[in-house]
Amino acid sequence: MPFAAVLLDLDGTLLDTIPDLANASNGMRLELGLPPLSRETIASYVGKGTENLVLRTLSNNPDGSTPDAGDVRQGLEIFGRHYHAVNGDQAVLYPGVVEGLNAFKAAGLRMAVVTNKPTEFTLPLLARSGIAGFFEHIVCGDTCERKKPDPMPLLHACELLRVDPAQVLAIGDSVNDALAARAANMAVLAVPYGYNEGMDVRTLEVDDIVMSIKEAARWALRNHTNNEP
Ligand SMILES: O=C(O)COP(=O)(O)O
Repeated sequence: MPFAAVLLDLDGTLLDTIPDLANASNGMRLELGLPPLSRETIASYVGKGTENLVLRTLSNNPDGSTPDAGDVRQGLEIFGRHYHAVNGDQAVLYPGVVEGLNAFKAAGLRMAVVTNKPTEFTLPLLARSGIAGFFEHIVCGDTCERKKPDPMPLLHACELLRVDPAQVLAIGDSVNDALAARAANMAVLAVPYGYNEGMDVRTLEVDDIVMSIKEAARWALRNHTNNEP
């Protein structure tokens, strides 16, 4: 069956957001008297939403104490203030993103973003990135009751686009994208340059690993043609 739509993850797939996320996380840590963490460590905490990022960032502390709900609430407030101040400053599109999105568009495939990032950070970031116009819908971490790896946000995007999940290609960088797509019965591709919580993408259960969104578009069109009756 030909693909009708593509659902793209944001952080680690379309945009490298780690410099800004690291600045905001370390800004929060500084205010709380904690030493800064490396970008690599912070990157391994990205993918399951901002609350999880803050929880894991606060859990990495010299006395090994576990933050309670109040600590996380306070951390989220401080992190949010810092992230709003820098969101998009150093974020860059990965090579091949614009070419890939243009190729999908030229082939008549419809596109939506499905991210675990909250709406308040996603919309201004996409607006600054210059690629917002490619997407008919943006499903964020707080749009549905559950986030990826639950299939709910991907299925919600299908409802908004009025497409059958069997005709959808999901593209992401992490286990959250792979598990969500499989549970939604979608084809899924992984890119190897993102975060995947510090794990190798070759461990993911996906249809293929592609080096860029441009290559993902080539893969989709090849499979599109192969599947024509
Ligand atoms: O955890 C995040 O905030 C990033 O989420 P994403 O990889 O689904 O875009």
